[in-house]
Amino acid sequence: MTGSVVLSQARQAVAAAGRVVVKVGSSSLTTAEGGLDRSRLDALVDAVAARRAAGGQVVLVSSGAIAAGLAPLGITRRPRDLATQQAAASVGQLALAHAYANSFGRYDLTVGQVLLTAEDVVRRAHYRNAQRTFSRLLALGAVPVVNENDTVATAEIKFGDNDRLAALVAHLVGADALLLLSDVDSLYDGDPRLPGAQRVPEVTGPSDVDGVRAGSVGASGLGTGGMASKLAAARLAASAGIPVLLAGAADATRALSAADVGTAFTATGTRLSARRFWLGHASAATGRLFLDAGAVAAVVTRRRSLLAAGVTAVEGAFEAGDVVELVDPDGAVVARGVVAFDATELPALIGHSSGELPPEQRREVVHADDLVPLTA
Ligand SMILES: Nc1ncnc2c1ncn2[C@@H]1O[C@H](COP(=O)(O)OP(=O)(O)O)[C@@H](O)[C@H]1O
Ligand SMILES: N[C@@H](CCC(=O)OP(=O)(O)O)C(=O)O
Repeated sequence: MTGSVVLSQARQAVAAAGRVVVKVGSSSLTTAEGGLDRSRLDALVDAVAARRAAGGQVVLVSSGAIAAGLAPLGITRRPRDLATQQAAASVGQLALAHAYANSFGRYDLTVGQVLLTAEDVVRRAHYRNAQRTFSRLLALGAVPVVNENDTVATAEIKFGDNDRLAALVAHLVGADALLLLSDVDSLYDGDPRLPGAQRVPEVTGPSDVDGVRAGSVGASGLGTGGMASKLAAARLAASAGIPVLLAGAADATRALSAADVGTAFTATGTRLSARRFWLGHASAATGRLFLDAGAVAAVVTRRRSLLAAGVTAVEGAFEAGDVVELVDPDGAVVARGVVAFDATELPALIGHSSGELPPEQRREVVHADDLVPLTA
């Protein structure tokens, strides 16, 4: 269970982080009437600038483009169709970038806008390119302000929500911590709009959120994914070795100073190499391999390669070198890896031990070096 030593470690990691990713949601930047709330944006920038003045590096992942574009276009409610959302984002992103440039300008800080689509992290070459851009922006002293490139992202290539984007960016830039800021001051064990919900101050492992009900629709109607997407993103980052603090945007300064605000997620996993993180969490899988119980134990617990003998079925139209999901007998995805055979070749091999296979096919189906168990 939660101990005070663990509590201080997770919060202090955020406070002491040399490089921190700060994500802020739409509901924390916009007014009820629509349009940007300059005073709340300035307050956030004050907190980030203070961290910069103390020698820290900050990458800001900011939502709000769609919300900020509604009022200028005379739209009164968040649109449901992609085309109108993209039109709103096109107008709103410009306003957002302008507002950040002005606000950081009060501190003589320069901002660099980085708009990403899922393609930019799914394709390995793009991932490395994005890494280089962030690294150079930070080295030059700029504050990268990141959002999804909503105007060109189609339904198929959308991250879906900026919480997940922030977790991916945190790993991509090698951040020491991730701060997720929202209109709610912490994670609660149930929807805080309902009576009796209790704050969850610490999450040290998956069992701490067993009973938590995190809704997928926020109170403001402006954001995407609600608390459910924040929880998933926090667990994703924590499982990849990055401590996370989820807090209210109004508490940004205190959240960056180890105060007892929000919900702190202890890093549960070891930090993966960029390649293994990409493989486990950012790549697009093109097929699925179904494993028997023995193969699951070998791959997940003993970290061995996957052999044809432990595969019971194959799904998808993949080629050797593609990323596939490995599925246990209960249907849960337990790992991802780079498959060494085409989908057309595998059905004849599965269930057979290596000795039964022709020499040219006696190789691992997924090599241990190309395989990432998903344990979070
Ligand atoms: N278990 C929970 N704990 C905290 N907030 C929750 C929970 N379940 C649902 N919510 C709602 O999630 C909202 C935050 O999600 P959202 O509006 O998408 O935020 P953002 O715009 O900051 O990304 C909160 O306002 C809260 O009403
Ligand atoms: N890219 C979108 C934000 C999507 C999103 O996840 O929003 P939020 O839940 O407010 O973080 C925008 O800028 O409007």
